[in-house]
Amino acid sequence: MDVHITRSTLRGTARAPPSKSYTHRALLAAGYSDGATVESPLVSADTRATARAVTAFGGAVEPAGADGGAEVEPDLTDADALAVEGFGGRPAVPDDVIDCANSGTTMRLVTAAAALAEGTTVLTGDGSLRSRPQGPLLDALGDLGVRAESTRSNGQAPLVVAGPLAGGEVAIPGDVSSQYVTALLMAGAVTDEGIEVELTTELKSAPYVDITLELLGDFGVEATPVGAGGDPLDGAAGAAGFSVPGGQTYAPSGGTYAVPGDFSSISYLLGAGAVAADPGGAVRIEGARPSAQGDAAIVDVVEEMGAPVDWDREAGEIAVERADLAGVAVDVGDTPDLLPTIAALGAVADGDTRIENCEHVRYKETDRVSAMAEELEKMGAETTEEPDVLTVHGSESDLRGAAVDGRGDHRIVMALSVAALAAEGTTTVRGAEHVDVSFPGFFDAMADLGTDVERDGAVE
Ligand SMILES: O=C(O)C1=C[C@@H](OP(=O)(O)O)[C@@H](O)[C@H](O)C1
Ligand SMILES: C=C(OP(=O)(O)O)C(=O)O
Repeated sequence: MDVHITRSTLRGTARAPPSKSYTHRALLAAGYSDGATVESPLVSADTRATARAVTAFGGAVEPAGADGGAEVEPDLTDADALAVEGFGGRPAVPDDVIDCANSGTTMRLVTAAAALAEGTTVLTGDGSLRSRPQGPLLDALGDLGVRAESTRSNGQAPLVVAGPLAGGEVAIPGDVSSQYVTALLMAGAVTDEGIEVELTTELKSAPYVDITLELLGDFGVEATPVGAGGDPLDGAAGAAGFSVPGGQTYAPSGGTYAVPGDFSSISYLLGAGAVAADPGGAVRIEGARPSAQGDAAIVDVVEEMGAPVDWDREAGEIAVERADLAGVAVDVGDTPDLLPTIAALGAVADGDTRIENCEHVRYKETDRVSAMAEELEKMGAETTEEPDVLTVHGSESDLRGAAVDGRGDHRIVMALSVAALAAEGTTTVRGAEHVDVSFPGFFDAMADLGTDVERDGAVE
């Protein structure tokens, strides 16, 4: 699908969708349990992939209050809550290949879950996912005595995993994906021996492991970050490793778990307000309660660029006003998913925006560093790309509408749509249907705020 966005003035209120990261973990944690209800879940292409995996392991996921009929894949669309029948920490050997579609989180978390099964699981995904790195997780599981292989012997899916996993000590790099650590901690809790993870490099994307630790705590599961001397730490930042005792049981208090709003998704709404809010008003975003999400840092970034932002944390509401933005330097080591948004804002801002520590952002649905540099250049922006720094030269940029490619990547589509709000004329964003991965209602929310957006019906 193509969307055509013309420079617009926005006002009104948008609601943040529920968090993708928390929903994946909650569905799988509920799968590891004897059953739980996940309230206000994100139902999107990626979280459906995790729901399918829970089902493949012998659990079931359906809208809460449904009759528990025999549908193989119940329609979860618009469900306010999902009832998950768990597999009690003992995944069955799936009847078929698990299709993780476009979702890295699903593939990593489900690979470690598959290692618990007494038999063989095969995992695959779309072309993008089959090009992303899985090698460090496969090696770690191999070191723990599990058969974990890439069918092409290149560290990429399709993957073959044959358990069972008993636990033990393992070393893994932390600079490719934090999802490997999350995967080992979630599965480690139900092994016999538990797992001690030693990091062989600094941990990137550390707040995502904090999300995992927070959610595990809410499901009654203990896991601890440890410092270089083996001392327990409060959070994942600066950890030398992690420890999760085995033999634990997943069970959320009261049998339910509620998913908070998604700050990566909020970044586009906040960015849209900062570049296009009506000068006499503001754009308001609901569903923005604080949680462990590192991507809440977007509030500070937008403020530092000069847009007035008022975040009422208790009400979970953010108001943002338009301003003439100025370039900033931002380290995205902890917040890789903010790179596309910050690059788009940098193209609108005056001066240079330097996005540092971004090499791991190249291992996502696409190489987002190159993708943003190249697509923003089509709109007239000047950029400089280094291996781990992207600089957007705002003052040299004269943003104008152009035909740009979303690269089959939801975040590239949404970030380019934000830049389009401030570009002269009309911008066509190709492959816009990919927003379904994390923010299915994105273009409805943008239209409700006053964006001049036309959608072509055809799906590419
Ligand atoms: O665990 C998670 O929910 C995620 C972790 C991050 O990936 P990496 O740890 O691979 O950087 C992030 O980019 C991704 O969108 C979601
Ligand atoms: C990288 C992302 O997700 P995943 O790793 O789950 O594909 C993302 O949502 O930006």
